[in-house]
Amino acid sequence: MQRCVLSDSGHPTVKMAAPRSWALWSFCGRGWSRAVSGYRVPGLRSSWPRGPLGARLLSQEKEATETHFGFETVSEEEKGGKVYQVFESVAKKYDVMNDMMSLGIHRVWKDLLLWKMRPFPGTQLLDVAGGTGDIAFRFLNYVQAQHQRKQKRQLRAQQNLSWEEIARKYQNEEDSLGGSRVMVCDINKEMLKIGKQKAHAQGYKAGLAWILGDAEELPFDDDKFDVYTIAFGIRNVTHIDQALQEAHRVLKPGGRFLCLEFSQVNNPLLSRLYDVYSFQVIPVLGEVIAGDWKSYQYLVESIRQFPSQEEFKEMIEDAGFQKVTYENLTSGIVAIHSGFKL
Ligand SMILES: COc1cc(O)cc(C/C=C(\C)CC/C=C(\C)CC/C=C(\C)CC/C=C(\C)CC/C=C(\C)CC/C=C(\C)CC/C=C(\C)CC/C=C(\C)CC/C=C(\C)CCC=C(C)C)c1O
Ligand SMILES: C[S@@+](CC[C@H](N)C(=O)[O-])C[C@H]1O[C@@H](n2cnc3c(N)ncnc32)[C@H](O)[C@@H]1O
Repeated sequence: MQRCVLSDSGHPTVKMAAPRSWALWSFCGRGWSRAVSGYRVPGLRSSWPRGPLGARLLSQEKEATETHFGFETVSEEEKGGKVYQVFESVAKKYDVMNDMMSLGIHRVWKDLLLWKMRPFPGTQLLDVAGGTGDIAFRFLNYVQAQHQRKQKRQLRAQQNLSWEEIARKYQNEEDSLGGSRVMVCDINKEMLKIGKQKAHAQGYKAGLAWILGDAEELPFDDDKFDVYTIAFGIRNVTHIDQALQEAHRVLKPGGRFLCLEFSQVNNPLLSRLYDVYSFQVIPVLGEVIAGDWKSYQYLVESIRQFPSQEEFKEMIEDAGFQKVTYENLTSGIVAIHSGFKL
């Protein structure tokens, strides 16, 4: 359990109950705040006395457990349920909405995530908050194409192979991935259901598993995966620091964390246009296409609540990852963060 409390300086911080360690970040009210630097957290007890008195009063009285859901302040207990309802409601229109909202650009971002990953034959991928399977399908396409290229090279190099031997090599579906596998883990049954239907319709079977699970408490052993991905998912998680620690736990030493998420736009003109587009157009599209204004209002608000590239990088480092870097895509509308468990 993560709690917002006031630090000695009178500013809110995050406390994790045992056995988890103290975390440096809070995600309370309508903004992020670094505990050690004592930033203001808008929306959190604005009338509370500041300074040491405020700190004492709050820690003595009780520990607040507020967080946000878009621009709304809610209790931590409420947030998970609200996020669940959003994705339950949008699941059937999720894919079409993404194409409409981004005019297909989300596909390029997801392709870039795969190119950055550069999986090798045998890569074991865990795609958390994997939803309808976009990352998993791209992964399977990538490793299959890579394996086929390798197989062709080998077959061309080998002399005197019979036609049966060649055909067998091509037809062995399990082997067509070179031992790579992907597990899609998501908390929402409806999103997974759509993903499974898509997999069936598009003929994906080998090397793919669907698991219902929470990013904050992954149902996997330690040191199990080569790569952990989370695309447009971490923004929705209540305790992001906990999800990052879980990512670290399930990765093998040497494993890689990759996160594709909305971030802060670094071009002022684009930022203005993007704001107008987000707040004036996206909820309208949500209403017209998915019959759901509120969920798309939540989407654009949650994007504004997510920490900047640099802030998120520090959170990933706090979870124990090394060599943490990020790359902005489309002027920072989204960013890919990468880190290693070393
Ligand atoms: C509930 O939670 C969720 C639900 C989901 O379905 C999905 C997610 C996760 C989300 C994704 C996987 C991707 C979702 C995509 C976005 C949120 C959009 C990202 C945005 C872009 C790639 C484009 C950025 C747009 C701009 C920089 C602004 C462009 C400005 C304008 C077009 C003018 C400003 C708008 C007006 C004056 C309003 C009047 C216009 C209209 C009524 C026409 C509507 C216009 C369009 C549909 C055109 C949109 C244009 C583009 C997309 C052009 C892109 C251009 C560039 C990138 C430079 C989830 O969590
Ligand atoms: C915007 S979708 C992203 C789906 C997919 N990764 C993609 O890129 O299209 C966000 C997903 O996060 C999932 N999610 C939200 N909170 C979660 C949690 N605590 N654990 C696992 N999945 C979660 C939602 O159910 C939803 O499927």
